[in-house]
Amino acid sequence: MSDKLAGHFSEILSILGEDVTRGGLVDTPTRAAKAIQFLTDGYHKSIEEVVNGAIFEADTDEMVVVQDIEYYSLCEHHMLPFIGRCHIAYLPQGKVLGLSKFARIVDMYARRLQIQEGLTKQIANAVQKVTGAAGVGVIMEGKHMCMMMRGVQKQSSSMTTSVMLGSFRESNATRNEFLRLIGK
Ligand SMILES: Nc1nc2c(ncn2[C@@H]2O[C@H](COP(=O)(O)OP(=O)(O)OP(=O)(O)O)[C@@H](O)[C@H]2O)c(=O)[nH]1
Ligand SMILES: [Zn+2]
Repeated sequence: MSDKLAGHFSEILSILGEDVTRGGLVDTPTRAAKAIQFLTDGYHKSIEEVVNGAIFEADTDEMVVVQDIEYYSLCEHHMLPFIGRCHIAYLPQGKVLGLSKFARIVDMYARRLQIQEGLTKQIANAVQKVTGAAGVGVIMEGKHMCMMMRGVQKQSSSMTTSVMLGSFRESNATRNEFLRLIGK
């Protein structure tokens, strides 16, 4: 796959008017191929692989919040980056998820072509599925390069998306506690 991608990147560079034989560009198609494969490697991962069995029995039903998980994704419309932070909360029911796995779940879905709304939902559903929690809340903030570097070229706007499942959807108090804990 890498060689095929590199060939296509070389062709794109030529079409853009570049001399693909000049010194600085000789290895660029190969580097670009590696980079795009890394940025989309979420397609080749599964939730089971990412969680790796790190679900632990724990006698707790109090809210757990993991906040400010940075993410880098690519918008499915322009294949340009959107980047930001993700905050995840859940109400466990006797099972907790290993802390690092929240970031791994975020990365697995972020490293695919996405819209922010869909990314938020996929993360929430995955956390719900692996923890069996009474409720899950996910809030994502993102800045979209397709809106900053091109198009309307607005540098200050950002997008906030949220998905509330179970008790986070049903109870204002639970949702508000989440928002308070992340300082919103
Ligand atoms: N809702 C949502 N929209 C997104 C996201 N990423 C990019 N977009 C938008 O997708 C839309 C695509 O619109 P089109 O009119 O088909 O494409 P375009 O001509 O390149 O649009 P402009 O960006 O307005 O120049 C744009 O409004 C983008 O801002 C996202 O994560 N969520
Ligand atoms: Zn875009």
